[in-house]
Amino acid sequence: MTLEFEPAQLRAYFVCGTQDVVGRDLETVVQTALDAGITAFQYRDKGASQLTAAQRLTLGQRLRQRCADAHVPFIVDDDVELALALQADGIHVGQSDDRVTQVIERVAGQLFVGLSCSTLAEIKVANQIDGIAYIGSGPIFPTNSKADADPVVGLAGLRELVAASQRPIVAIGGITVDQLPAIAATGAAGAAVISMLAQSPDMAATVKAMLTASEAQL
Ligand SMILES: Cc1ncc(COP(=O)(O)OP(=O)(O)O)c(N)n1
Ligand SMILES: Cc1ncsc1CCOP(=O)(O)O
Ligand SMILES: [Mg+2]
Repeated sequence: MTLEFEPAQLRAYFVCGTQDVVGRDLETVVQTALDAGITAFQYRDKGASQLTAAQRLTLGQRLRQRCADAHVPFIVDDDVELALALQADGIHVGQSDDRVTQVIERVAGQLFVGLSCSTLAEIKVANQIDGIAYIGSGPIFPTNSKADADPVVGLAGLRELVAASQRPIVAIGGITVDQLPAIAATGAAGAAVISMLAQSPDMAATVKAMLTASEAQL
């Protein structure tokens, strides 16, 4: 049984893959984040990841189970067939991945769909597409975690995207704890982060800061 999408799931959204925690055990990192209270986890294993497809599936099965046990949505990045094989709760695709209308049709009734939008034009197109649960907008700030990131949109750009979007927006890209209140003030439903949590010395405190900042959005 998969979880239905709810905007509150966007409040403390952890995105991670083995490439983001080199020399560490991703399963342990994710469990620590779940124990700290993250509201969503996205399995984004790509780029410098050294996993074979079989290893990515096996690890995904273990991460999926940990998220299910914590009643936290398990979202897969990019790979629709992996998401279906893992019985994920959601799939996240970008503008250069499989066409979102085809993804929505492929996963209909099984997974919710998130889409990356970093311009008003992309938001306006997304507003016309039924079946998109949320928008990931970014990068808000410069990021070291995505080599092919779009140009930075900044807080003013985020505010414009939120005002134009008919779906809840989660901010992503170069986010640090000190910027969480300003991100919430734009009307974004929450923050999606890699480094801020993967490299946090105190995940419980970092997740608490994410939840506190996004409280006003409830
Ligand atoms: C929550 C969230 N927002 C944006 C992205 C970026 O997706 P995409 O543009 O497809 O880039 P990759 O992550 O695939 O490199 C995301 N993954 N999650
Ligand atoms: C996946 C993604 N999409 C836009 S920026 C980004 C990377 C976010 O990583 P970090 O939080 O470490 O900047
Ligand atoms: Mg993608």
